[in-house]
Amino acid sequence: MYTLEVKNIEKTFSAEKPLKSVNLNLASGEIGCLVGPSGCGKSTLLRIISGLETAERGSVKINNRMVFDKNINMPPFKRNVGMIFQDFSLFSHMNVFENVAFSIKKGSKATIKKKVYSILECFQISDIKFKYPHELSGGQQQRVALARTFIKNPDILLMDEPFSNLDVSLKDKLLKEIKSIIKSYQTTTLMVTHSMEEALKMSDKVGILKNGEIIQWASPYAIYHRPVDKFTADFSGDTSYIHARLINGVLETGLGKFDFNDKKYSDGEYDLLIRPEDITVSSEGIDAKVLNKEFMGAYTNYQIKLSSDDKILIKLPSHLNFSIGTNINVTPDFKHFIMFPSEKT
Ligand SMILES: Nc1ncnc2c1ncn2[C@@H]1O[C@H](COP(=O)(O)OP(=O)(O)OP(=O)(O)O)[C@@H](O)[C@H]1O
Repeated sequence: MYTLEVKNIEKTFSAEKPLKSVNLNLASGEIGCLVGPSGCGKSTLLRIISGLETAERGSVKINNRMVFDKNINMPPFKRNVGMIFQDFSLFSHMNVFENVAFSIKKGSKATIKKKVYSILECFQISDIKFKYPHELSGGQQQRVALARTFIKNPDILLMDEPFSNLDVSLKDKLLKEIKSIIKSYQTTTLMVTHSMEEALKMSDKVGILKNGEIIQWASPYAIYHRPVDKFTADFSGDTSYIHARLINGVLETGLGKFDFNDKKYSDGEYDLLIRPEDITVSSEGIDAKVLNKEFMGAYTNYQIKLSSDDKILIKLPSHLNFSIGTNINVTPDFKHFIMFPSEKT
């Protein structure tokens, strides 16, 4: 059983149709991330799930309760959805305690105080309870926004780019903290982000939204290692493609010939996906020349050229310090082959 079920959602604005047929599911306690190019409809989908926007077609079920279909359009406040926006939307005239307490409509003053104090403790913001939003850092504001949402015990949590206004060093720390809080509450969460890195770190499921549909909805591992197309492969990390020809169970490439018996692929021309970490340097390997390099600290990005003229981006530990123009030998270390029909044929 799923806590969030989105089926065939369709949405048109006057000039365009960002969502054509969107489907996704999240099981209880799962975190899902939606990624895709700017303007592809990620925020619109979150707004449709929360009830702030209405779709033309499709259905949304939350906690096994239909909140939207052709017969029903439950208002946002009845859906029991927590929503966190990029700007956190805290009330500027209320302090932290009041912001968090605002969501509780029932109970005596003492009960409310106890509840709020307990959640402030959990989010490690007790010491700032009398501060106002303008006195808080981005990270503190985010924690307050989360505390305010979690205190309502929502069935699902929707977050629209919650980390995008935070500086890089804080972002990584907060991402880990927020993930652990969400997991400890077991709150089913759907998040929108521009950053694939955030999506891979944060989620159980990643959805790639393109041309109005989710073209792949899968674990971060599957998105990275088994992308359904080049768009997803490129979106989820660095890629290079080399030409490959499959003939009678043998794959011929600029990196060598390999036995290949995957019935999914018929004989023909392909573009073989190479991730930077698929290649290692070894004296026995294939000839290559360093075309370019970029020192990154722990590792160095090299652009190399094979004798087949294929160019590949590889990532090596930075103590392997090759100069531009050097000839090196490389060996592929494929865990599996991912190929797409060649765009040259
Ligand atoms: N209320 C609206 N009226 C008209 N068009 C809208 C409205 N809301 C969104 N759109 C359009 O729908 C498309 C999808 O917008 P949306 O904000 O959902 O995209 P997004 O993927 O979240 O973008 P970004 O990553 O840039 O935030 C955009 O082209 C946008 O201009």
